[in-house]
Amino acid sequence: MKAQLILENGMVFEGNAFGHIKESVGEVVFNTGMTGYQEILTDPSYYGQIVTMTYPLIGNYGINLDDMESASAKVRGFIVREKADYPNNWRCEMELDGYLKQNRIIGLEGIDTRALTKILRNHGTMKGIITVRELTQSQIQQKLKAFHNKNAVAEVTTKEMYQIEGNGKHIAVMDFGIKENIIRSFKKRDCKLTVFPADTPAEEILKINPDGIFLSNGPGDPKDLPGVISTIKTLIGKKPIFGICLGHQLLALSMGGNTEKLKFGHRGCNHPVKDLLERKVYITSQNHGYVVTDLPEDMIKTHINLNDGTVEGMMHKKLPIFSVQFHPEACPGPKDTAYIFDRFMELMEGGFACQEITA
Ligand SMILES: NC(=O)CC[C@H](N)C(=O)O
Repeated sequence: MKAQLILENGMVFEGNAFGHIKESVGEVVFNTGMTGYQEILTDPSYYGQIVTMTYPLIGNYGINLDDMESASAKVRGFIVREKADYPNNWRCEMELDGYLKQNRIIGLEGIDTRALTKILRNHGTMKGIITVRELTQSQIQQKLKAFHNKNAVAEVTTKEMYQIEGNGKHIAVMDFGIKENIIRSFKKRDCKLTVFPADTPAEEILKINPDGIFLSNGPGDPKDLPGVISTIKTLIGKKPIFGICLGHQLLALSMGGNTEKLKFGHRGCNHPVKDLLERKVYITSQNHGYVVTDLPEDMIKTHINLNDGTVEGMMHKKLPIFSVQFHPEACPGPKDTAYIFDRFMELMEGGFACQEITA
């Protein structure tokens, strides 16, 4: 079935619909990963976004049920140059088309994704509509205007608090749309986790007397979460804190720093990041549209992005608090950045952070 992508700037791309056929409005972003489409589809940080893949052939190793980042697909729509119809891999359990159908997500294939990506790079991220109908200009304008993503975290956070058993450190997790691989990374280190909904007050989190607090990744603009920002403010100084991506941005805002929207974001699995403490460069996975622009006064920069020099990590000068913008739980091939989780383990023991700063 023929379908169109209509961009906010008036440009139209024509291709074919696949997956679940329905109209969808979202923020159109691109991801440069050659693989990892299953993780992208299920990463809750993409909630409200239509993702286009720059790699031309997507779906060739199918979908397996072990590598999900959450229980369902979270993207608003998925755009590919060419979808593989005959996936072949020993772990393949489903094909992309069937998975999108099951998750009621529309796919669009057969458009020039390179041209689309260039437009997004030059113009910046834009809203868009995938539709199989002919829409009038006023319908298009009205649909684009009505779309926003301000309640994204409320949509993807856990509805109820839950626990995961472990014999090691007890971590209170503030869930803003946590990726399963972060939970797996903590489990691997034998941590006990208590996972809280995003709007849990600070007192309730402190009541369990955790060894540390983790601020998760999640969708949307961190500035849309003033309640969470004030909760984090209350938590500062009481326990060791570690944040990833949205958690990092919220931490910066709660300590007096600032965030801004990037023109077209960082989404892919080969973003070079320099750890300024270790003086090493890592290849990292990333998925973010916002970035910390002003560091809080008490924080130092620990990581920078070597493509554009933006902040990729920060650490408190005295307190056991640190965060990263990239995704240390992801393994786009190498697992090199898993050391960030070990850093949090050391920090909860009163190690790493403070020593390093005073040295
Ligand atoms: N992966 C994330 O946590 C993304 C954080 C935030 N929603 C952003 O786009 O910048």
